[in-house]
Amino acid sequence: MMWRVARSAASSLRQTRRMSTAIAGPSIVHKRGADILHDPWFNKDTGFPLTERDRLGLRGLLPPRVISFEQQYARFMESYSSLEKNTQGQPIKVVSLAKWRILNRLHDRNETLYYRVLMDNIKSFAPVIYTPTVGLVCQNYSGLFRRPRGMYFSAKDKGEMMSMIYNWPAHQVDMIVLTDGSRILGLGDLGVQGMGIPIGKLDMYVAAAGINPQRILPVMLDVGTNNEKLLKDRLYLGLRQPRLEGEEFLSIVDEFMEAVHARWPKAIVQFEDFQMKWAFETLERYRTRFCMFNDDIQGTAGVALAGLLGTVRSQGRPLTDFANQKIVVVGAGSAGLGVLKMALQAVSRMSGPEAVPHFFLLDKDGLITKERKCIDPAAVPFAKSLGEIEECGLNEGSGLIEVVKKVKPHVLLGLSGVGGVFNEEVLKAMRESDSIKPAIFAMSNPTANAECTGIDAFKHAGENIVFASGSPFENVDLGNGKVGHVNQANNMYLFPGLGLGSLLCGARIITDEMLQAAAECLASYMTDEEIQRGVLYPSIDSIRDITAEVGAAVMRAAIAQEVAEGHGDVGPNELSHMSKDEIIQYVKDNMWYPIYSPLVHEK
Ligand SMILES: NC(=O)C1=CN([C@@H]2O[C@H](COP(=O)(O)OP(=O)(O)OC[C@H]3O[C@@H](n4cnc5c(N)ncnc54)[C@H](O)[C@@H]3O)[C@@H](O)[C@H]2O)C=CC1
Ligand SMILES: CC(=O)C(=O)O
Ligand SMILES: [Mg+2]
Repeated sequence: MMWRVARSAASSLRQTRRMSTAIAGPSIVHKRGADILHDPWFNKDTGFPLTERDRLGLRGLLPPRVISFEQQYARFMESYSSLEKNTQGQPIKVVSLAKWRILNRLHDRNETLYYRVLMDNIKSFAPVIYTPTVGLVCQNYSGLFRRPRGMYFSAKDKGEMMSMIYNWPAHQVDMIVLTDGSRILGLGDLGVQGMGIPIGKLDMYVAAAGINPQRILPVMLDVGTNNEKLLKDRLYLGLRQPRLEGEEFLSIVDEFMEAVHARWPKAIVQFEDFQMKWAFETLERYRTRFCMFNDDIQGTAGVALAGLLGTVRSQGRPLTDFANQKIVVVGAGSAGLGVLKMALQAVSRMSGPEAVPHFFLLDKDGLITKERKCIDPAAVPFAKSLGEIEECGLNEGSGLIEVVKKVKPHVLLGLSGVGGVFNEEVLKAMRESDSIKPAIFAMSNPTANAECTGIDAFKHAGENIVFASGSPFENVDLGNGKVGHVNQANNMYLFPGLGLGSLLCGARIITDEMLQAAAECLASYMTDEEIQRGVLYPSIDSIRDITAEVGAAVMRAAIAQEVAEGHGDVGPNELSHMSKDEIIQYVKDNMWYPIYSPLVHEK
């Protein structure tokens, strides 16, 4: 079959991944000498074999002994362990930033080694390069800035973006993560400093989805900031002006999207951490024209839906019971509304369009009802009528504790960005839940913004709960040898597969069905035995495996909907003839893996 040929071509490309900048002749890399050592993509540090040192002008630029990749790896891990030991007892922020720095330095120097240690130790390193530490990095980004990574497009670049996009040195870009820094995790508007987020998300793409790091592009769209503290900070690296609004803002995003599409028509753009109004508006504006998605709305929705379906199974109920679950969502922003929209679609699919879901939505002003003045259009489908709330003994604007006490929900899900909002009283009220296994999802990031901690959830709501948080917490020792399992409900289980699947089938657009397939795949990944133990999501150690499955599910949905236009030598026809197993294999074969490849041809 044709695709098999393409697959082996892809494998050999992977083996000699550095060939993308090849020139004819004896060496694969066009650079020489110190330029190679200063290029993290080609650099092997002390690992350059003697033949490469000879032929690439490296002789004398390195100490004489050649160190193997394995030795370099062990040496880095030893340094990391020493750092952990030496910083014991120091404030958590100091330790976290020290860990980030040592990893970042390796990233800047030697990408192959960096991505290998990241992949192999993802459980230890994800909290450093992703949430929670990435939040701290963003808060301190201007001070921490040493070397540029990715691209910055600012309001001052209007009219220039089409030429600027060609300043990016790589010929091909597959995956772009774009932010305007306006809602970074639960930390608010961090302006240009939000750049840490696209960088961290794309590191997860490489580690989890095997996207080739030479083909990723983190992007900051700096349209100003409304953060007064940053505007006054003399070190602040972004534009010192209030955020652009309305058409001025949209024209900047439009210009960027056109420029990207002109240079890399098949690149996928992930919108990340845009404030709610622009998150929804840009999604609607671009989703039928470009291959793009909004991770906070859609990725979060997919991961939350998988967890919600898991909670139904944990109660020993069939999935069709989902429509009967009482779900209280705290936070009516891009993430909370995305989750409810997808949950509503699931109810309608499983129980028919007539089914009435039991969703309750709260924001900072309490329960959202139809009587509310200035209700956001996206929240309207979830606003309760007065009749409905009176039936539950509630009033317009009832607060969280009142809602939990009266509704006795099966699930309490937080996407408010407010740390500790699930306080002792709220958690204790969950003991009266109508579920035999009440579920508490404290999904806000970073750690200090989580609605509650794992320890507090098990302590106050009881041992029989299932618990998930957006940032990692340790499992909870319940005494008597029992452990309260802490899940990580984070869109990292979904966006890498959504991007990878879309890329490998050459999706024209990303549809709701592709997202739904991703969520269902994630939900069905867990066994009944795991679910019974309160394990709703896989361990992060298996994130590559789950991402391959999610990617394949996304591809199948794209093929079924005829939005898959093919990738490389694999055309839509070949894609449509692949079996389920062949698609999974195709995905796995196309995942990049960090190894040192020869930089010169053998003579
Ligand atoms: N675990 C995950 O995968 C993800 C987590 N998140 C987290 O979700 C949080 C919210 O993100 P967005 O929805 O994009 O933010 P947003 O700013 O669009 O929405 C926040 C919402 O929370 C509400 N809120 C604020 N204070 C509240 C309170 N005391 N009680 C109830 N509601 C309150 C606001 O009124 C607003 O509706 C952030 O912390 C973010 O890190 C977002 C995406 C993915
Ligand atoms: C995880 C994520 O996307 C967020 O907290 O915004
Ligand atoms: Mg986000």
